[in-house]
Amino acid sequence: MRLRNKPWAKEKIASYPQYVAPNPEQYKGKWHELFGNDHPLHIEIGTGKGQFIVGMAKANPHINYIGIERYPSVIVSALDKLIENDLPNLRLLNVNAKDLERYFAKGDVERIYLNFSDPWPKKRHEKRRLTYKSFLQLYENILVDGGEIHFKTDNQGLFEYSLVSFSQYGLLLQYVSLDLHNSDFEGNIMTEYEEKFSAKGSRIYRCEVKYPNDKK
Ligand SMILES: C[S@@+](CC[C@H](N)C(=O)[O-])C[C@H]1O[C@@H](n2cnc3c(N)ncnc32)[C@H](O)[C@@H]1O
Repeated sequence: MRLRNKPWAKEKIASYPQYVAPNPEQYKGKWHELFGNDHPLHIEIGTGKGQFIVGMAKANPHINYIGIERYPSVIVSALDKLIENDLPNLRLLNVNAKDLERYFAKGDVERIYLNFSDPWPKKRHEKRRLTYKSFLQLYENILVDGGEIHFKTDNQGLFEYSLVSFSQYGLLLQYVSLDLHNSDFEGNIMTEYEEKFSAKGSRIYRCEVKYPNDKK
């Protein structure tokens, strides 16, 4: 893949261990030790170049954030933003979301953000969608009881698929917008993709779902 194995990006990430945790396994079950407080932890999966998570961390200093992105050549842009802003409540992880349970214990995370996740439109790639049932199980294994997923996308097919997937898994729909930028939702922080697609006139879909407290 074009984005993989960029030595310059890996070197830059390695030179900022205070921002991109080099051995995140050590914080499993005790992320509060890294942040030095007991504030709630929200994570974004597929953080890309980091505009959303940096904006959220600036706007909400009493919430801890972790941006997760698998490609070094992409996460370095998020790292640049974090270096510039030096936010004590934001850290980055250069890992693949399929390995989340290596880094987070049940109850570590209160909320997961999925923004403009890759749609993988072919049916044979369904399992790669970050809202596929096996990912919903993975998220359940790291979230608090009653934890939330907040999801935004420009892709109508992925949005409809995800609503069905959430519902079939037993998640509770708390909020839905079929046109976020023309809705009454306040405090939206745009991602890079959101800016790009909305500038082209695309409609943005958004929902919030919650795991029931008494599931299982
Ligand atoms: C379409 S981009 C959207 C980026 C950003 N969220 C935005 O809205 O601007 C999706 C990002 O998710 C990342 N990604 C996809 N699958 C991932 C996974 N399993 N683990 C970590 N990152 C992933 C991709 O590398 C890519 O940077």
